[in-house]
Amino acid sequence: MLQTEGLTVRFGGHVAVDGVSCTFAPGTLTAIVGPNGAGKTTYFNLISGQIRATAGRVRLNGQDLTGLGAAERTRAGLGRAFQLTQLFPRLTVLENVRLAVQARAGEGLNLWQIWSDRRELLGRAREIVAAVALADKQDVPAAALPHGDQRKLEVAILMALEPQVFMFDEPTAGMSVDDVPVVLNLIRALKADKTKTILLVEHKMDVVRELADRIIVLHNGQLVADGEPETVIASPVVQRAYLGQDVEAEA
Ligand SMILES: Nc1ncnc2c1ncn2[C@@H]1O[C@H](COP(=O)(O)OP(=O)(O)OP(=O)(O)O)[C@@H](O)[C@H]1O
Repeated sequence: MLQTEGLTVRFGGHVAVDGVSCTFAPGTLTAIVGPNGAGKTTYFNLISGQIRATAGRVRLNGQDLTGLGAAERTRAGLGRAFQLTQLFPRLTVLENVRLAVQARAGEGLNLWQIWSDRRELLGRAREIVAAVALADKQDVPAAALPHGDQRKLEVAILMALEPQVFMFDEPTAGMSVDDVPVVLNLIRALKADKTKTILLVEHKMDVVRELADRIIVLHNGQLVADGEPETVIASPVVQRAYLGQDVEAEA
């Protein structure tokens, strides 16, 4: 169970996330929607520990994570797709995934072990690389991959770490039409595991409709709607938010 309580961050005079209290249960995929600049990515950054909150708390299974950095939150079970800059750009696809599998297996990021003969870890890494349809590029350095493949590698590394909470921020953005179904199928497969909590920031409403069990709407940093997808999508607050009009007065 992931919880945010009154989560708030100010940048100078601007409140980017404003007192957001929300609980995310295992077995649920929650889509976070809202217009550009609503605070969705900032809310993710506050949960994953990329930035520190001005006020409020983040808890996972009752443990207060608020004072912890991003790496400690990853160890606690929060998983966010890594940016390539946080990976090893000169290592191959397979080596990057293998390091994540090793880290998950408790062996740490020991580079020397990349070349060791731990077959079961390598087998697991190969399975994940195949699941994201990168098997034919497993020996390509991460930095040399086209954008869509880099995004798939980010998802592969997240899967290798087996977190309790999966956080996806526009996972198919910039992908080719061939790559999009690969990533959506992986998210669908993750959903089948009812012990996992999935958070998805997504602009594409067809994707949201298909995958979400629940939608929350952020607008001007505030949580303005929360509920079943069809109800939330039909609500005036969302219709207006997506038309770019001011919803504050009615929220
Ligand atoms: N580090 C920062 N310093 C100052 N302002 C910031 C910072 N990060 C975000 N903001 C501001 O906070 C607000 C929320 O931004 P955020 O990126 O979270 O919105 P978003 O809902 O993810 O938007 P989009 O859909 O366009 O990605 C914006 O007004 C943005 O300019």
